[in-house]
Amino acid sequence: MIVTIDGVAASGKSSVASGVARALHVPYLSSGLLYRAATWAALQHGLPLDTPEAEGPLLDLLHAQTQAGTPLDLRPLPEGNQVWQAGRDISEALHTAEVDAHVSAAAVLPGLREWVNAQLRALTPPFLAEGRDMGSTVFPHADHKFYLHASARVRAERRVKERAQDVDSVEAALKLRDERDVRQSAPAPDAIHIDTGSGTLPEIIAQVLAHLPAPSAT
Ligand SMILES: Nc1ncnc2c1ncn2[C@@H]1O[C@H](COP(=O)(O)OP(=O)(O)OP(=O)(O)O)[C@@H](O)[C@H]1O
Ligand SMILES: Nc1ccn([C@@H]2O[C@H](COP(=O)(O)O)[C@@H](O)[C@H]2O)c(=O)n1
Repeated sequence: MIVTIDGVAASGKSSVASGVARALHVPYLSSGLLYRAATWAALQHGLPLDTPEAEGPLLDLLHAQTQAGTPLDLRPLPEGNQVWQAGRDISEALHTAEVDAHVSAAAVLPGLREWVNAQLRALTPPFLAEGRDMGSTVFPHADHKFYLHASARVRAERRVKERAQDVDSVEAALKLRDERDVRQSAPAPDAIHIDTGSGTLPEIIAQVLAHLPAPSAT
């Protein structure tokens, strides 16, 4: 079984995916973390990301890291996805305002989208996949699809509890990221839409689970 959970930035995708995945006893995959990891790697190496010409050097870097035996390695652990590189957990460095500000530019590069999608499609179901285009593009034949949304204000108020930033600037940054991501963020036509602003996290997880087959006893 494949379940996709897409939605706008900070709509609760990874929190909901994590809760649902635990209840179903299956892993969940954060596609956004792979886009973030590639962006982080580019920033580390001083590669520009804001032009179509950025694609070649970025793909070369990712390829070189793989060849050197130090690829960006997504680990879909039940307690949360991590990315490791060269024996180091780099996950914390991926959720910064700097990566947030550049990731949308990287994510429009077609070669990077192929790099991410190939890694996800190589995995064997059952799993949940969360991101923007999991249900529309990457796994169009998924068994169940969800699309999460909430007002920018609600999302910003939640995010400031995780980061030392003011709510107005977080809201502005979220709106900007939504605009930049709009191309790959169209919901799959068969996705069930859920407003995560309308309930607590356990309530939203229960709402998703209500649409899914009961978890196996194991
Ligand atoms: N229904 C909810 N009620 C209250 N808080 C929530 C709810 N859903 C998510 N949150 C909180 O909102 C914040 C953002 O959630 P999360 O990181 O899961 O979103 P995301 O869509 O994966 O974000 P991003 O797009 O930036 O990766 C977290 O602090 C999470 O605990
Ligand atoms: N399927 C996806 C997932 C993510 N992106 C891009 O990555 C950014 C970070 O994703 P989060 O889920 O952590 O918010 C996001 O802003 C997109 O630019 C994507 O394009 N497709």
